[in-house]
Amino acid sequence: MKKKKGRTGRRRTRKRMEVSAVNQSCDIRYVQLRKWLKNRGFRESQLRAVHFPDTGRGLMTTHLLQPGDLIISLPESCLLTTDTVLESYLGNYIRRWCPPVSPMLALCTFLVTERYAGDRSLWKPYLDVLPSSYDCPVYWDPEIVTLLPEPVRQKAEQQRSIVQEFYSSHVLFFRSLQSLFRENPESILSYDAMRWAWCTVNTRTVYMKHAQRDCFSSEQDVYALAPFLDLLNHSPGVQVEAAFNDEIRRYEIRTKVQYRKYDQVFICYGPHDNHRLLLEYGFVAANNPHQSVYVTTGKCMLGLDFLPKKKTTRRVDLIKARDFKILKFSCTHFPQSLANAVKLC
Ligand SMILES: C[S@@+](CC[C@H](N)C(=O)[O-])C[C@H]1O[C@@H](n2cnc3c(N)ncnc32)[C@H](O)[C@@H]1O
Repeated sequence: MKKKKGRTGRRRTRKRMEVSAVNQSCDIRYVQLRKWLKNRGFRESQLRAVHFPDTGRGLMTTHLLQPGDLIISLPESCLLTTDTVLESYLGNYIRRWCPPVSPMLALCTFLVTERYAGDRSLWKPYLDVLPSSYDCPVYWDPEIVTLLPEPVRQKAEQQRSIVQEFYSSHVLFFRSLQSLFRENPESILSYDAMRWAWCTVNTRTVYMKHAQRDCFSSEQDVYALAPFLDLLNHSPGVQVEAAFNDEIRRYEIRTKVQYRKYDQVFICYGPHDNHRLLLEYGFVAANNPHQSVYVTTGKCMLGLDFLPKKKTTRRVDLIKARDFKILKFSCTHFPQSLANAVKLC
């Protein structure tokens, strides 16, 4: 039997983890980012960008944080939203375009054109620390996607089609931006560039609801890119309070759990199972309490055949009535009798 570690053992392990985490805050890109944030009203924070061995880049606290403490407070001027896009050189193009573009398209187009602007971009310090590619299935080789188990494979393929369609259905809008560039706009707003922007918005935005505007389609406008704050990684076990504070016009996050000095600080992206985390964010979480089991209806029906009829008739009727193709069970509530029966099928 594996021997349990004592307090000293645990402390040594923690020390080893700390040693292998690499502080990146002296890297010129983070120095520039902090300077840029400060110029936009962000006050010095106790968070530092660090590369952690288990989660990759994240934020570490240099102070003890108690439940209720503010983790970060980012002024509105640091947030990149559709307001930013409408106030930019893209604003008039968007207002004139018919049918109206979606908030997602506006943000993605802005990200790509700003990245193309390089040193001329007001958002350069932020763009410089964004990942150059992502681990979501839309970046994977199609052969790798085919290796995924059934329900998640279908969703991964759906994601690839969504991004493909997102790009190809807006080529005319990209062409309408010709007067902004010397080159052909399609070479700048290419499929690869839009895929990068789509993943940037999908994996990094915080929820911030904006009023519906006539220049945008009816899709909800709920995105805000939040520089530096978006370096916070996900842990399914933590709780935070996160929202845009309308009174002081800042996006604030408070922790509901304690962090010791030099701990990595986490937020929770939502009660997502590992399928969803893989599809939407390109990673899976260890010890995820929201983990689920997916069973095709056919297999589940076969499994139910092994169980006493009295117990299962209502469930079978429900499955048939709703025409479910795949059933999702939370791991903690997956009935053991059904698990055994499905194993037999
Ligand atoms: C909002 S960003 C967080 C910062 C990100 N790690 C970075 O370097 O920019 C979300 C992305 O971080 C990564 N991530 C977040 N939580 C993670 C975790 N617990 N383990 C591994 N990767 C994680 C995933 O790639 C995810 O798409």
